[in-house]
Amino acid sequence: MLAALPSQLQPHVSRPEDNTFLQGMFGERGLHSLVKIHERLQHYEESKPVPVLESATVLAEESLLSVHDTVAQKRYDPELPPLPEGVDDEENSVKIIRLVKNKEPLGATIKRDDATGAIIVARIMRGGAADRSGLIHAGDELKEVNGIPVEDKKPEEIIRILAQSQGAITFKVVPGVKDDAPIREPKVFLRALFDYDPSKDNAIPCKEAGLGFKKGSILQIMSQEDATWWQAKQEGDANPRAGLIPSKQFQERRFALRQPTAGTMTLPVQRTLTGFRRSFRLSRRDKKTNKSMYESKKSQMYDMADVPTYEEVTPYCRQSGAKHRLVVLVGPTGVGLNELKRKLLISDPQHFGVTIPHTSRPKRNQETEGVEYHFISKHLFEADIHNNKLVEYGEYKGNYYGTSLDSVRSVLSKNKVCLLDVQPHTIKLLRNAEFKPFVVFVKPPRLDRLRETRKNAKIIPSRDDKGSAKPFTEEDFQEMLNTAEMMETQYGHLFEKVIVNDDLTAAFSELQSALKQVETETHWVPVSWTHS
Ligand SMILES: Nc1ncnc2c1ncn2[C@@H]1O[C@H](COP(=O)(O)OP(=O)(O)OP(=O)(O)O)[C@@H](O)[C@H]1O
Repeated sequence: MLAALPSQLQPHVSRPEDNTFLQGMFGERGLHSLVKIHERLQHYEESKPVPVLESATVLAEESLLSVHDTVAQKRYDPELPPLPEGVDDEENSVKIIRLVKNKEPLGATIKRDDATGAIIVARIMRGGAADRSGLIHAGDELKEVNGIPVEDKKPEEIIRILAQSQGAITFKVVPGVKDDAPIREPKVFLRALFDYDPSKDNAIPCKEAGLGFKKGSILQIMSQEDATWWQAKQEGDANPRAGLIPSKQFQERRFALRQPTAGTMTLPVQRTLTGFRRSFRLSRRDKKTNKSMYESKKSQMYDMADVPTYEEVTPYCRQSGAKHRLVVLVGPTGVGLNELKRKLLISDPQHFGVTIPHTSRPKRNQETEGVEYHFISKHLFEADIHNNKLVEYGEYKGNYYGTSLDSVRSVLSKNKVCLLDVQPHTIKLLRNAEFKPFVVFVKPPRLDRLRETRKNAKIIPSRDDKGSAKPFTEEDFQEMLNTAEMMETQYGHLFEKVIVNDDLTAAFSELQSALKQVETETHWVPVSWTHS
């Protein structure tokens, strides 16, 4: 039919060239082959063939890939027209940049220069598409996007144009003044001490460019060039693009503005007795009678240094044979600190140890010096208080009781893990390179679970010298929950591990494995603890 077509068409063709063209086209072998393929394909479409070989799918994929490779190696770049003749020097400084945009944002922010009205690239997010291209820099003046002049446009309008663009975007920019050698900042890692959600932050220049994080997150700081907005990544995140986070100074400033009455919210400090055995931890509950004695001398108002923002951290792994980190347990009265401590001690008495407290009370007959207590005179005790030798101390019925720093050192120097339960305000005193405290907050479960789990549990109620244990009351539960909440609000940033003591066995094994990790694995500690 193809061979016959030219002669059939001849009566309709007037010019001889057209006739030659038609004959050439219909006689072309390639066309004949195509028609044959088409016929075969139609045949197969009707007969619905099944693959002959099992490997047919693989073969088809391989041949498609090889076709793709052949095609992809060819150059398809458009031939750019030559630069127009006679452009003046001004024009020469304009740069045309083409970036291909996929789903990820460009990673750049823009602003309007108040003085000149020009649209300027405000910052380039480290590791983002714009940064990786190496073509756009902070300070560049944006002239056009996809041929649309931006001079009379608001930044929001330009952002809209960019957001709607897909594929290649062409920018016309006037390069800004470059600082030549960019200084490579050292790797800085910070632990976030607060929760941050950029979508709720009205101060951030671009919410989409923000990096959200939770208290305790480790952030790698990519740039601190801007005093207000740093650029950071979540540590270990494979995505190279940095996000904006409030700088330390900025966060401190606005925290101070936001919390003019921070002091009124804080937990009352009781110089009560802690970390001791039950025999005299009794006095700890005796808040009413001893209230004035236990009052803190120190103001609990926030000073600037206390504002929880960020803390510089560094990876740390305890060398075998090196001293253990001090394990500090905190939690509201009755939550189960002693129960957990006791279980740890029983589980491995060679490995765990507790401090022996000091007292100025006279030794009783059945007691031995250095077993129940270190018995010292009132005078000596007062000298120790004066010389800041005590972690915590209190007075009960005219006698002092307390834990000395040396008693902690003594346990640690035996290469044991020292378990210490303290009031949360004491953590600050212990947070240093010597003790490297690992602070565990033990928290009560919900009220219904408290009632359920503590059905048969007993506490030693307040103002009960005999130490006779009584069941928990609703009031005890409520107080436990309230105190836990206040502790978390005020000191949460100091807790490295939070354990809910719901089911005791589960809480215990969670604590055990957390301690194991701290002993054997690399983790983050404040940089200041690793400086010798
Ligand atoms: N998860 C739990 N389930 C049931 N009972 C528990 C649980 N944890 C602790 N208990 C019980 O609660 C009581 C109080 O616990 P514990 O004495 O350890 O509290 P504490 O935090 O040390 O209190 P305090 O600080 O006042 O000494 C004990 O009878 C203990 O056995």
